[in-house]
Amino acid sequence: MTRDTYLKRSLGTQANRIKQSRVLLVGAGGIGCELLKNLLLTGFGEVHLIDLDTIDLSNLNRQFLFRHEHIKRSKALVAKEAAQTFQPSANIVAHHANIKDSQFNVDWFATFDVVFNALDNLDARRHVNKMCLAADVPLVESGTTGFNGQVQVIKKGKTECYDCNSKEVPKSFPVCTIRSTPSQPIHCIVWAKSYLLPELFGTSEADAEEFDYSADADNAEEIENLQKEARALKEIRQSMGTSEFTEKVFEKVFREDIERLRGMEDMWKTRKAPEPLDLAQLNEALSTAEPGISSMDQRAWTLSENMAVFKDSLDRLSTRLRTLQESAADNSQAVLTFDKDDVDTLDFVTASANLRAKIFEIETKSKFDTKQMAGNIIPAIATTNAMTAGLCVLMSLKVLKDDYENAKMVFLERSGARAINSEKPNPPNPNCPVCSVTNAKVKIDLKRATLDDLVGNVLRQQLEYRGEFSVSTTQGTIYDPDLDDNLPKKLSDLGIAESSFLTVVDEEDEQPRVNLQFVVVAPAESTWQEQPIVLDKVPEIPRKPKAPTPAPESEHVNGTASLGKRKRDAEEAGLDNGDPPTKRVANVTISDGVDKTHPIDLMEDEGGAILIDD
Ligand SMILES: Nc1ncnc2c1ncn2[C@@H]1O[C@H](COP(=O)(O)OP(=O)(O)OP(=O)(O)O)[C@@H](O)[C@H]1O
Ligand SMILES: [Zn+2]
Repeated sequence: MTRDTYLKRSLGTQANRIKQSRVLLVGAGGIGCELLKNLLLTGFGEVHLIDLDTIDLSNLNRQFLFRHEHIKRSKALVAKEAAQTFQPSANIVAHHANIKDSQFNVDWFATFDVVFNALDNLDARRHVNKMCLAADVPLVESGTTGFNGQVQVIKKGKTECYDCNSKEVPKSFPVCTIRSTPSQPIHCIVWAKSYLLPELFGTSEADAEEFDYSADADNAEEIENLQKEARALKEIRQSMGTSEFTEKVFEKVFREDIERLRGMEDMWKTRKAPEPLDLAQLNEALSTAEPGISSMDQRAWTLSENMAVFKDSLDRLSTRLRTLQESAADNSQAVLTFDKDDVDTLDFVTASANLRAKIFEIETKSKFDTKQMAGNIIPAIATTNAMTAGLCVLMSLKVLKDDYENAKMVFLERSGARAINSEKPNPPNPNCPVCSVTNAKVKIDLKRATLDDLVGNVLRQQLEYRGEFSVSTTQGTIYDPDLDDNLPKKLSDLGIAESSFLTVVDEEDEQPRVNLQFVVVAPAESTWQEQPIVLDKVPEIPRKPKAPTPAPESEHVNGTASLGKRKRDAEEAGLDNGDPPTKRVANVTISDGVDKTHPIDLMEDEGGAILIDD
């Protein structure tokens, strides 16, 4: 019996197709490592793997292809090396690069049978979604947070895309909560990380995205005061490197600012007023702090221990910033930013947040907890990643059979009646700005082509746009009826390059055409003699539907399943769910140490066996 005997039995006639497939895996992190292993063990013959990052100590607990000696090496290259040892015959191609690089253009995407996303950020996911739609390649999108996981198949024209629904934006806090009236540990942590640290060692608070001024619009006086505080702190920054620096910072943020706040009596009618800290008293108690306290990250530190770490980390950061400033050509570029894996910034944020928490009588947090909270980390769980990666492969088998009806959205969760829930894929949202568009490829000679070539020759003449329309890039609008100054400019001067997207919006009131999305192909050394802009082929651009048809109701909101209605019964178990009739081909008993009295039924439909019902 060979290693893949059972594999061949379960995959049936699909095994060959899988072996000949060429797939792309984007991300070699938590899901990516599991998925690479699964793809190879399922027999996928050619896997291209891309990741921009290097291996970090904190990856090792779940990214099982990596070992301690691989730290700082490329994730993609090490993953390839490790996986190749257990599947030497597979063709694995690794790229240590960003998937957004222009070399990975739409033609390159189009060479794959399936693309798998195993990413950790919205921006890269959106990019791959767009590229796969433009190249008309199916995408298996996946993600996990803690115990929750999700897998979704995306195919142009058949299912909804990643951008058919709006995505939740990261949580922000009103600035007054953070700066004046904190009531939870997270408020103190955000204050230390997004205000105090950047104000002392980085760029100004105006750039900190965790502050939201909009909710405080009525509070102009308080905002003005806060801005004054920030200016005062900038002055203190000048004394960095002198013996008074620590004292000045402490006195400013833990005494003076708090005394000023206490003075605003209206604020404390319904809340307990904050109590400033006393520097002299704390300095006296310093000797009671245990040495090496910073490495004790599991318990909340005492007040004097926080003071000790505050002083020490402030010194470490000051020294680092000064060294950086000395070697940087431009002083403004020498900044220190928060990184949960940078022990100096984490110590500083933990200690400062806890000192502030004492002032407001808020619970203090351990360094370990602070790291999770400040890094917006929900712990990654290896089992969730493994299950999700397994489901990705099962869905890709449907994709290879062109069976999009059954390429379901799958949700993993811990609470609720079932760990795995699924629902039929939703059709594309007709109003989606990303997928309900006509895609077309346009070849541009960037040395010559002007916006007028595009607007006049291609859009008006060739594609017969008669009325009003606009043209935009991901950076903004470059042409509309009131913005024609750009017409003589070269497209390259308007930021257009290889793999740029250009969106043409028909602004007519009466039955406008759907948006037209061009993806740019721009050979670096162009030698062609024809027009500077050439359409790959003339696209057919349908008119928009009259009234938007609402997308069918989904039981899932933001990826969380509502389980109320879901009861598992024989029908749902796949035996009579409208699937094409299945043909039983084998009644196999697995003999290797498995209970012989319970044979496993394998069922095969036309394209291959189905081992697990979905
Ligand atoms: N634009 C991109 N191009 C290529 N790879 C990317 C891109 N954006 C993110 N990635 C990769 O996707 C992977 C996502 O994996 P995962 O969610 O496990 O994150 P991680 O960085 O390994 O772990 P953690 O964030 O928990 O420390 C990472 O390895 C990351 O480098
Ligand atoms: Zn869409």
